Amino acid sequence: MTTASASTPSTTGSARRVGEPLLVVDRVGHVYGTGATAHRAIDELSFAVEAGELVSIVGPSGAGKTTLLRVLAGLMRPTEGTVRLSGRVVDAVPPGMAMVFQDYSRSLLPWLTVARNVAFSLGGGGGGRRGAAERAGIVQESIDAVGLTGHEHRYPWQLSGGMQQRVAIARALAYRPSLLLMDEPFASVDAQTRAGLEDLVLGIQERTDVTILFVTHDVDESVYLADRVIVLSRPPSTVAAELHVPLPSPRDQIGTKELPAFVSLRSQVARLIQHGGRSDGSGPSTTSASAPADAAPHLDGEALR
Ligand SMILES: Nc1ncnc2c1ncn2[C@@H]1O[C@H](COP(=O)(O)OP(=O)(O)OP(=O)(O)O)[C@@H](O)[C@H]1O
Repeated sequence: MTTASASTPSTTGSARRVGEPLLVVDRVGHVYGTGATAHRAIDELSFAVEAGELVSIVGPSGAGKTTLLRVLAGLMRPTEGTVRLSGRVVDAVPPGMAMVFQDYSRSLLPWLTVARNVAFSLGGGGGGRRGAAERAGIVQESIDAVGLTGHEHRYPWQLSGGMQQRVAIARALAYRPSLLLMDEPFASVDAQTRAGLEDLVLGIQERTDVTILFVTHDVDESVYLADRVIVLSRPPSTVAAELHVPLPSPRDQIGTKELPAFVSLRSQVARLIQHGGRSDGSGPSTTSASAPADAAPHLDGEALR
């Protein structure tokens, strides 16, 4: 994984089985603390992400989204269950994973230029074995991919918030991750900048086919970006619903959001969150835009698995 600093890759377990999704989250639970102060944040969370998918995760406040991402990133071991990336159990920060955080101002190094911030992710892992010319090429390609050509020698503090977040995305891309985790990456920028960054992510995903797991509080964003939306329940959270997003590509900030399918899905996700993601207790459910919007809180008869 890459964030602000390179880490030592470490995985155990067998290689990915034929047909196994890129990421498998298998009955993952996590309890903070022990004894009287123990707090269960997540409970038996299971889902899978196929290579090339863009999956967004939403849920009520405090549902454990950040806890889940910490576990997926190998920053924290779950107290129950397992996470497998490319068939290997994640028990430390895995290679092939990059993360983009909400707080770009703390994830970029202010004393390094844009190019050097991006190059930073190549300092360890597979990047360490590359020659200088190849590294420079990857850095430039990543900067170009986020539309920052010409800003290579500027410092983060000379850039707008949206541009700084583009640098953070470029750094993650330079690592050439198989899985990109994004933790509310656009929560700190204005609406117009956010829309531009959303389209940037869609464009990158289309061009590179990188698999993206995108955590957001924003219902519109969760639907607009995703192939699939996973809704978490109230804590201790489980997967309350998975909604497939059959919206056409390329997506458009105005046209896509006017589509009846988009409006229906947005309503379903919003209702699920409002109701704490709880269905009738029969477990996780799945639906798509073809399901009636008002069926979302109950999801009767749409059992997922
Ligand atoms: N290090 C910790 N020690 C103890 N409890 C924690 C810790 N980190 C998080 N929690 C608790 O776990 C629960 C889930 O927190 P988490 O930050 O994962 O949720 P979230 O869905 O990301 O929240 P939000 O929607 O507010 O961003 C919360 O009740 C939180 O107080």
